[in-house]
Amino acid sequence: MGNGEGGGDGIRVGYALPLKKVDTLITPSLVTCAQQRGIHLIPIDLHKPLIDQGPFHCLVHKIYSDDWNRQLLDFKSKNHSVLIIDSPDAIQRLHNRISMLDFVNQLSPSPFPISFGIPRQIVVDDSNAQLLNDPNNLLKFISFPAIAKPLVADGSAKSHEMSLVFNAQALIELRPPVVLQEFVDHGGVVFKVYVAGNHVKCVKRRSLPDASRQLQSQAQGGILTFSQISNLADDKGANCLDDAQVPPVDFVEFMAKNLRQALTLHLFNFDMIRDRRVSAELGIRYLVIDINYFPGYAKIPGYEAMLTDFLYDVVKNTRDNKDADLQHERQGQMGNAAE
Ligand SMILES: O=P(O)(O)O[C@@H]1[C@@H](OP(=O)(O)O)[C@H](OP(=O)(O)O)[C@H](O)[C@H](OP(=O)(O)O)[C@H]1OP(=O)(O)O
Ligand SMILES: Nc1ncnc2c1ncn2[C@@H]1O[C@H](COP(=O)(O)OP(=O)(O)O)[C@@H](O)[C@H]1O
Ligand SMILES: [Mg+2]
Ligand SMILES: [Mg+2]
Repeated sequence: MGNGEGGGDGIRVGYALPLKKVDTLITPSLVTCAQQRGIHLIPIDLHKPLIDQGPFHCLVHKIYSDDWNRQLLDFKSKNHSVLIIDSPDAIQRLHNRISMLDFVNQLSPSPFPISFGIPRQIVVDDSNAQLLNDPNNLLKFISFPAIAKPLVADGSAKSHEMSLVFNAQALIELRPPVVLQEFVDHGGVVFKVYVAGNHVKCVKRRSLPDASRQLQSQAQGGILTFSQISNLADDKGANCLDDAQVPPVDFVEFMAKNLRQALTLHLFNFDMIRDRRVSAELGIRYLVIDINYFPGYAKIPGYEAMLTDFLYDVVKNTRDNKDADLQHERQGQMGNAAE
């Protein structure tokens, strides 16, 4: 056993998180809830080498740096049995708004009378920046209004700065690399689905209103910038929120599992909107518009139990699998000895 591998009583979970996230997530209520299931949440000191810390059964993290990724690799190579949630390579896919969503159209189709997909989108970077001056060509890919999103989604304030673009003239305001995504009318509500392994919760949040004339009139020069609209606390749009029906639980759970398996991630949330353009014959359709690694779980009611159950299950399942492997191995040895 490496020094970092957990032994002894209880389940030891190390967490490596930015201070802001520690403050919001590692609350006394979470610590108590975890302790009641024998889980100890242990802060990892980011000023000291990871390799000198532990022991842990499991390690969760949201630190984005090459140095941290190297430390994780080194730690894992010396502590094989420590579960690292999640792998930096799998997380990396969510740092680019194209790789974050492009696989969604290839997922297993929905077995429910509800379909899913993503909005039409195109990346504009150095290789095709001339598209911004060539709206006729651009219109082959997307239509207006469109949302321009920074290509990189690395958690920085900049990566959340969006613009609603109403016409081709406004395109010159954009700074590539950006993703231009069709704006889809969706009734002003976004559904946020929080996933922690096979534990799933869906909540409603306010979103941009349907691309009305009123919005367009506010857009000077055909462009309107905004940031983290779903976290804004004012109560405009509260009516749409109250009236909106959350998608059926079965469908939400199906989507969560589908995404979890494709991404090979345990801790994430995804934003879904209901496509209001879809006609009655075509039925109900949801579009995935954003996927975030290790989001703000503390905003959902009952998050303490959700995260505790997840950590318990993930460590216990790994232990059970190891015990089964060991038993299998022993039976094999006994079989050999008997021959
Ligand atoms: O801080 P919070 O609670 O607003 O959580 C943010 C998330 O909000 P949500 O839980 O989806 O409402 C937020 O989700 P959105 O991008 O707003 O959909 C991000 O996950 C954000 O992380 P990052 O800055 O993109 O790395 C999350 O920020 P960090 O907590 O990771 O800093
Ligand atoms: N294609 C779209 N059509 C309509 N509204 C959208 C679309 N994409 C994003 N939005 C709105 O913009 C918000 C921010 O976009 P999102 O991709 O979730 O970025 P962030 O990573 O900053 O949360 C969403 O929560 C939703 O309200
Ligand atoms: Mg979002
Ligand atoms: Mg996001």
